[in-house]
Amino acid sequence: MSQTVLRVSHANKTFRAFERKTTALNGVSFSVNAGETVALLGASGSGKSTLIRAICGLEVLDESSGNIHIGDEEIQASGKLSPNIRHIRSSVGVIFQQFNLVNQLDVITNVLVGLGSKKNIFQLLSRRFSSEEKALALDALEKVGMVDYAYQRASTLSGGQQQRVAIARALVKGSKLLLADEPVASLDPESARKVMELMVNLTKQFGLTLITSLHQVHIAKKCCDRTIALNKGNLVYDGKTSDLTKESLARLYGSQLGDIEMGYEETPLTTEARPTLVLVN
Ligand SMILES: Nc1ncnc2c1ncn2[C@@H]1O[C@H](COP(=O)(O)OP(=O)(O)OP(=O)(O)O)[C@@H](O)[C@H]1O
Repeated sequence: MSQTVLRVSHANKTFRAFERKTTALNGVSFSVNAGETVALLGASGSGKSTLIRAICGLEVLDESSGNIHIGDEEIQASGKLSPNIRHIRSSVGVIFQQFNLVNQLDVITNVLVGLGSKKNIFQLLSRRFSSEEKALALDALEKVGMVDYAYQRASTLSGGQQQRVAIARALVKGSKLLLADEPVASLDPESARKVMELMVNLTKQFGLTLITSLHQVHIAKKCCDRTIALNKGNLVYDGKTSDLTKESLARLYGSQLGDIEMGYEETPLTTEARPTLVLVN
C-alpha cells in the first residue's frame, strides 16, 4: 500500500484587508502518496500559493479548518500551528520562484543553509560547517550539475542555475517532500523546461514527492503525473494531468483563458506578475 506523505483536510483561508474579504481556500481536501509528482494549476488568484504556504506552515488557516499532516506529523489544525512546526518544516524542501538564495554568499554556503535548522544563528553566520557537511553539499551540487560553481557568488548565476542550487539545498536537507511555488515562472521557456525536468528526474531518482504550482500547462503535462486544480479557492480537479482537456482548462482558467496561447510552445513567457500561459495539446 502506498504511503501517504501529505494530507490536507478541509483547508479554509479567508483574508481580510480593510473592508474586503477574500476566500483564498474553501474546504480544500486531498492527500498525496510517496513518489507522486503533482502539479497545482489554476488561474491567478485561485489560491495555489496560499495552499503551498499553508502546507509548510507559513500561512495559518482559518479556525474552521481541519488539519494538515506531513507524514504522521501535524503541521496545523483548526487554525493553530503545531508547536513543532520548525522541526517539521526542516524536513520539507521549499523552492520559491525567487530562489531564496543569499546573493552575497557563495553557492556552497547557500546549500549549507539547508542544514540551518540543525544550527544556531551564530554557526550559520560564521559559516561553521564541518568537512562532512561540506562534502554533503558538494555531493548535492554534483547531482544538480553545479559543483563547478561551488565557490562562486550566487548573484553571478543565471535563473536556471540558481534554481538548481535551490534544489541542491532541498536535497542536502534530506527532504522527502518538495514543495515548489512557481519554480520556473521567471525563466525563459528552454530553461524552464530543463529545470522542471531536472526537478522531476531528481524527485524520481531519490524517491521524493513533488508538489509544484505552475503557470505553464504544457510543462505540467510533460512533468507531472497528477494535477490538482483550484478555482477561486475551490478544488475543481484532481486527476491525471493527461486527462485534462481543453474544455476543462477553459473552465479552470475562465476569463484568463485568453492568456493561454494554443500550441505555441516556443512563445516566450513574460516575467510579469501574471505570466502568459502556454497550452500545448
Ligand atoms: N496576505 C494577503 N492578504 C490579502 N489577500 C491575500 C493575501 N494573500 C493572498 N491573498 C488573496 O488570496 C487569493 C489567493 O491568492 P494566492 O496568492 O494564493 O493565489 P495564486 O493562485 O497563487 O495566484 P498567482 O498564480 O497569481 O500567484 C487572491 O485573491 C489574493 O489576492
